[in-house]
Formats: sequence, C-alpha cells, structure tokens
Amino acid sequence: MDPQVTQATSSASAGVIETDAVIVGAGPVGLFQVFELGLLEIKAHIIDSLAYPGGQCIELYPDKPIYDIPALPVVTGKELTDNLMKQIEPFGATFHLGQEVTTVEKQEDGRFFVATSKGTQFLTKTIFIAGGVGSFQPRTLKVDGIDKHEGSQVHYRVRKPEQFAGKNLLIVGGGDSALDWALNFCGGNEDGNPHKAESVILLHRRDGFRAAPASVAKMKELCDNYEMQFIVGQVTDLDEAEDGALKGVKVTGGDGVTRVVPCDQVLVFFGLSPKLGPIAEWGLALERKQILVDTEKFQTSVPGIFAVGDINTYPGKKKLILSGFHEAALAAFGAMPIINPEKRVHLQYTTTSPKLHKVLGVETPVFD
Ligand SMILES: Cc1cc2nc3c(=O)[nH]c(=O)nc-3n(C[C@H](O)[C@H](O)[C@H](O)COP(=O)(O)OP(=O)(O)OC[C@H]3O[C@@H](n4cnc5c(N)ncnc54)[C@H](O)[C@@H]3O)c2cc1C
Repeated sequence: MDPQVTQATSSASAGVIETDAVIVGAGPVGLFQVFELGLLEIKAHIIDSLAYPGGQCIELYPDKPIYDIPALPVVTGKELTDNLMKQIEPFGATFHLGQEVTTVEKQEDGRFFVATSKGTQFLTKTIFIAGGVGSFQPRTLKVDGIDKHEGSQVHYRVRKPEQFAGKNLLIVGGGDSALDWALNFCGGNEDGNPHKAESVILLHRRDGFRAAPASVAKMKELCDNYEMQFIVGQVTDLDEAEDGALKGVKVTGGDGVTRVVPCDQVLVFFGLSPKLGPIAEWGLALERKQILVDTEKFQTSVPGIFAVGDINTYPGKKKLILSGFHEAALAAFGAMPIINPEKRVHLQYTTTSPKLHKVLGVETPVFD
C-alpha cells in the first residue's frame, strides 16, 4: 500500500472515532468514494476485512486486463488499484484494514455507531457501504468438531509465524499460500530460519498445484531430500487425545484408505470466498442479498446510509466498476445535506476548482 495513505494501526485504543463518513469496503468503488467525498472536502475512514485495498480486482484478478475503464484502454486489476490509491492520496483517508465491520446502529442524535471485528469504533454522520460481493473470508475445512480447535490448533491465516516454530505442522492446500507457508516453515537455510518447524507435511487432494512453478519445484526438491513430506488425500476426521486436544487428523488417500497423520498444528489454505455476513443484519431493505437503493443518491432504506458498487441493486443495475464510480459521485452529493446542512454545494469541475488545486498542490490553469 502507498505509504502516503494513513493506515490506522491502533485505532481501537484511540476510543470512539468521530467522523463525517465511514466507507465499508476498500474495493475500487470504496476507493473512488474517498475521492468523491474528498472533492467535497469530506475526509473518510475506510475499512476492509482484507489486509490490503483493491477488493475483487486484487483478490480475484490482479494480473488480468480490464478493458472498460474510460480512457484506460487496458489496465490490470492491480494497476487500477494502484492508480486509485494514488488518486486518493491527497485526501488523507484513514485506512483500517484486516477488520470486518460487524455492527451498525443508529443513535438518538441521528449518527451511526459502527464497530469492527478488531474493536475499532466510530460515530459517524454517514456510511457508504461499498461491500461488493461481501467480505472475503477463508474457506474452512469441513470436518465434524473442527470448530473447537480453530484458533488454537487449526488456523486459516498465519498472523504470528513464530507460534509455529518447532512444531509438527500439517499444511493443507495446493495454492500459493499453502506452498509459500510450507516452504517458509521448512526453511532450513544456512542462516537459520526463526520460524523453522520440527516437521512439515503438505497435504493436497491431488498431485497438481495452482501455485508458482518455482515454489512447486522447490517443494519437490525438499521432499526428495526428506525435509518435507507431501501426501495426496483429504482430511476426513480428527484424531483427538483424551483431553480433547488435537493430536492428528485422519486422511483418506486416493486409494480409499484412511490413515492417521500425527501433527501439533493444522494450517488450512483453501482460498477466500465472499460472504455478505454482518451487512445482512443492519436493518437495510435487501433484494436477493443486495441492498436496495434509490437512483438519485444511491441511499438505502435508512437515511444516511448509502450503498455503492456491486453490493447495491436498483432497476437496470449493472455490476461494473464504471457504474460504481458514477454511484459514488452521486452518493457523495446526496450525503452533503446530512454531513453539512448549512453548506450549499455546487458542482465544480476539477479543471477549474482552486480549492481542489490547493489540496493537490497544483496551479489553477488560466483560460484565455
Ligand atoms: C474475474 C473478474 C473479472 C472482472 N472484470 C471486470 C471488467 O472487465 N470490468 C468491470 O467493470 N468489472 C469487472 N469485474 C467486476 C468488478 O471487479 C466489480 O464490479 C468491482 O470489483 C466491484 O467493486 P466494489 O468496490 O463494489 O466491490 P469489491 O471489489 O467486491 O470490494 C468490496 C470490498 O468490501 C469488503 N467488505 C465487504 N463487506 C465488508 C465488511 N462487513 N467489513 C469490511 N469489509 C467488507 C470486501 O473485503 C472487499 O474488499 C470483474 C470481476 C471478476 C471476478
């Protein structure tokens, strides 16, 4: 992420943050919402459950070309995100990444209380939901009783690699994350690896990987040297000690035979899938898991809460980035009477707005 953009690292300890605007979702439309609010001199806080901005563009197709962004004949998902980050840099939005917005509650004074999974809290005059297809959550291992081990012995993310040092690890999955972490924990380089595990077993349902060829080659080399073990199969059951702790899992191989694979910790990397999640609980009118909005301000059934981008629906809606950008512009204007009822808002061209040029640190052009 661009270092110029403020990333709040300890906002939970800062108490309740009072603000004019909270944006839920840092996909392309949420990012452009920062720009449109910035043009109207509104600073926003933007929250995403992912650890990085870009939404679907980064999560699903970072290196694929997009051909229908006006004036950009071709741009990849990553390039579009990088450009949006650059474009919003002058507007000083605060990013709260790696946290899901869980709670939205209307207060008596008309503002909204917003809270995240990491305990960050806001009191805001307006909310812009740019939640796309929902917040991306790790796909979980579907085995009876696994939930009681999640967080202690079964993990879907690696937050602190040091907690796995010296352990017997079972890493499940066949994509880049599974292989990268398997190689990382195998380590064993000459300089020493602070996260080196006691043993690493990689388990995948087939003998083929959706990962960088270099990682696959390295993994095979480590297996040939007996520094890692690779098993084809699927976890079908747990192997628990008398005290309930996990001492291994049962793996059914391609031959139909089920074997016990002992391990201390299980790391599962099945990718991420989007879930509407808590947004469905905020009392907004929905239609087939999308938020109903008007087509003037893109406001939801709750005044003060706007919804833009893939998350909303209205007659004729098309789920395109282009449509989301348009909605973000009109939603920003629509929110101004709530954010600043005293202020008369006029449409200003970015070409001729001295106020904007001051923010951007550029000269206002002279017209003959
Ligand atoms: C393979 C593919 C190719 C595509 N190609 C094109 C194309 O060529 N042209 C085009 O116009 N469109 C294309 N699209 C569609 C385009 O990507 C979407 O229209 C666009 O990403 C929508 O942007 P968004 O910001 O509304 O939502 P998203 O990009 O989905 O971003 C939403 C963000 O909100 C976050 N979020 C959701 N709920 C919460 C919550 N409760 N708390 C915190 N964060 C939350 C999510 O983690 C996510 O990061 C393509 C899509 C795919 C999958």
